[in-house]
Amino acid sequence: MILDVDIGHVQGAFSLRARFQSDGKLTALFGPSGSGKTTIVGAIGGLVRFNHGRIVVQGQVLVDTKANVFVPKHKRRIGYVFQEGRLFPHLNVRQNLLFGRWFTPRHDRKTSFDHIVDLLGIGHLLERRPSTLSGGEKQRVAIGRALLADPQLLLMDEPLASLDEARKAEIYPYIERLRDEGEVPIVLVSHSVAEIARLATSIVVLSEGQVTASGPAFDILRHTHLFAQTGLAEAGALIDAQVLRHEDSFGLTVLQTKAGTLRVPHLTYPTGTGLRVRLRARDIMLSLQKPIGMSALNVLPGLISSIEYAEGPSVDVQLDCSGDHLVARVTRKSVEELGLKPGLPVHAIIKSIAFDPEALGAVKPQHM
Ligand SMILES: Nc1ncnc2c1ncn2[C@@H]1O[C@H](COP(=O)(O)OP(=O)(O)OP(=O)(O)O)[C@@H](O)[C@H]1O
Repeated sequence: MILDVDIGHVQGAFSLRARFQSDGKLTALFGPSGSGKTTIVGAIGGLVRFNHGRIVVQGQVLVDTKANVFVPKHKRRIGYVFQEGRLFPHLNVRQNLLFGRWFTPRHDRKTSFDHIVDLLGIGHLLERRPSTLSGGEKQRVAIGRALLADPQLLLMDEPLASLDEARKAEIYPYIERLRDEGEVPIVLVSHSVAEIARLATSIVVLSEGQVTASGPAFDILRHTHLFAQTGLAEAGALIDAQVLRHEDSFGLTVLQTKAGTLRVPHLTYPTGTGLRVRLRARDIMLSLQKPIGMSALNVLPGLISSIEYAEGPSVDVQLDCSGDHLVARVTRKSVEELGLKPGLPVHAIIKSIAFDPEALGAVKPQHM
C-alpha cells in the first residue's frame, strides 16, 4: 500500500474525518473548495498536526496518535509542489534544482540530475532565472526540485491552477511521464474532473470533510453523482484503448477497446499506442435496436448493469460492454418509455470522445 490515511481533525468550524487507502501511482484528491483537500495534504506533509489518526506512506508510519508517533516535517521524505512554483528568485534553474538535494542525506540521493532534467524537458532552461520562465516552465522546475530531494511521495497541491489551458496542456504530458515512468508516487489535489480523468490512477472524492468515495479512477469516474456539485458535465467512463489502424483516406483513426472499435478523427499516435479514452455520460445515447441510417460512427453493444437515480430528471445507466464499463446519462422519461432495466441489451451511441495519451511512448494499457 502506498498510502494509508485515517485522519480525524477539527479546525475552527470545520471537521475532517478522512479515511482512505491508495496504491495508485497518482492519487487525486478531488472535491469542491473547502472540502479538506489541502488539510489532508498538509497532514501528510507534516504541516498540519491533526487530533487523532494515522498516516502510513510506503509502509513507514509518519503519524500515529495512539502510539504517540509524529515524524516532524523535515524528517519526512515528502516532496511538495504548490500552486505557484515558489522558486528562489535569486538562484538560476540549475541552483534551484540542486537546492532540493542539500537536505537529503547523501546515501539517499539516488535520483540522477540529468534524468530528471530530461524527464521534465528543462535542459535548455538551466542557466535562466525564474523571473524569465513561463508559468508552465516554473512548475516543471518546481517538480524537478521536489523530485531531486528523493522523496517517497510527491504532493502536488493544485499545481496547474494558476495556468491557462494552453500551459496546462503543455505540462500534462510531463506529469503523465512521471506517473508512468517515474519511481515516486504522486498525490495530486484537483477540482477539475477533466484533469483527474486525464491524470489519476486512483481518486479520493471529498465533500465537507468526508470521503464520499475512493478507488481506482476507472471505477470512480463513471459514478457521475459523485461529481454533481463540481463537474457533472465532464463526468463519465474512462476506458483503455489501443490504436488499431489509421484510415487515411477518410482522415480517421480506428481504436480497439474491449467494447469494440471506435472511429475518431485522425490521431498522430502510431499503431499500438495505448490511450485513455474518456466517454462522458452526457455524450452517450441509448437505443434498443442497432441504429441504421445514422451518421454516428461509434455504436457499442452492451447490457445494462444498473440504473443509478440521480437528482432531477436524469439517471445514470451503467453499461457492461464486453467488460468495458460505460455510463449514459438519460432522462427518467426515457427509462420509462424504453423500459430500460438491468440485464437489457442496448446499443450505446457515442457522440464525442476525448483522448488522453497513457504516456508519451507506446505504453500498453494495463486493463486490456
Ligand atoms: N487554520 C484553520 N483554522 C480554522 N479553519 C481552517 C483552518 N485552515 C483551514 N480551515 C478551514 O478548513 C476547511 C478545509 O480547508 P481546506 O483548505 O483543506 O479545503 P480545500 O478542499 O483544500 O479547499 P480549496 O480547494 O479551496 O483549496 C475550510 O472550511 C477552511 O476554511
